[in-house]
Amino acid sequence: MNVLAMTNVQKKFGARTALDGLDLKLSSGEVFALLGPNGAGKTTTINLILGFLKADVGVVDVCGIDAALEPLRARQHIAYIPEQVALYATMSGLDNLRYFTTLAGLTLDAERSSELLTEAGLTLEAQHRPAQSYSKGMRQKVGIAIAMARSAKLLLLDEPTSGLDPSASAEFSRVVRAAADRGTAVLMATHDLYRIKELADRVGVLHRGRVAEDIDPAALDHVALEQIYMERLST
Ligand SMILES: Nc1ncnc2c1ncn2[C@@H]1O[C@H](COP(=O)(O)OP(=O)(O)OP(=O)(O)O)[C@@H](O)[C@H]1O
Repeated sequence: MNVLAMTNVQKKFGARTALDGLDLKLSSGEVFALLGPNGAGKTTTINLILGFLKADVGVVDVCGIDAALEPLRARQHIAYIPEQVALYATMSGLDNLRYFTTLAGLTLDAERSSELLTEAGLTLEAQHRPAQSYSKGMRQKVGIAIAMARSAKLLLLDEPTSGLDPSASAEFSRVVRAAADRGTAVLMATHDLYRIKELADRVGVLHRGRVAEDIDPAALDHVALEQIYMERLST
């Protein structure tokens, strides 16, 4: 079964058409990169999956649940990592993880919490520090640990590597790949062609409200990938 199935999705804002017949299917363990320039509809796509927006036409299905009709049930399967993961500033990473997982109805002991954060790449020292001292990459690690604790089937990432230095970005790729290897489906909205090449199993270029290309990045180098992207932008 598809973890995510978007079928003929149309979404307008007034006279502006953001999505125009978008089809997107994602299975367990797959990393899909959604590429598109500013205003292409990436955030709209994510908001539809989360059920924050409803499509004018078409269906958004998450693990067999209609995200527009049952957004709360659909969201139980989803972990969303926004560009800036919001954490309680004065609480440590460890306490943030335990707090957010408690909200999700889970009970994690200190040992398991620390293990999850370590798997997400946060050092033991950092786990005990207040989150206000964290970089963007460290916040994301806590977000990913929360997603793993909840056994989310679908991970949504919005511009995950923008503003990360190359080593944080590589570390992030490693953690996302590990999540995918455990069966999580990953949808990543991004401009980062370099990371895509390393991390994504499939790349879609969002153009005129649809996924215009579905590319296997392994078959292309960065230059060819960039070329396809630029060609799409100019048509
Ligand atoms: N709430 C809204 N009201 C009106 N127009 C909107 C709204 N949300 C999005 N749009 C329009 O829909 C289109 C798609 O926007 P969206 O934010 O999904 O693009 P994006 O690919 O995420 O862009 P960016 O890379 O800048 O974040 C744009 O033309 C945008 O102006």
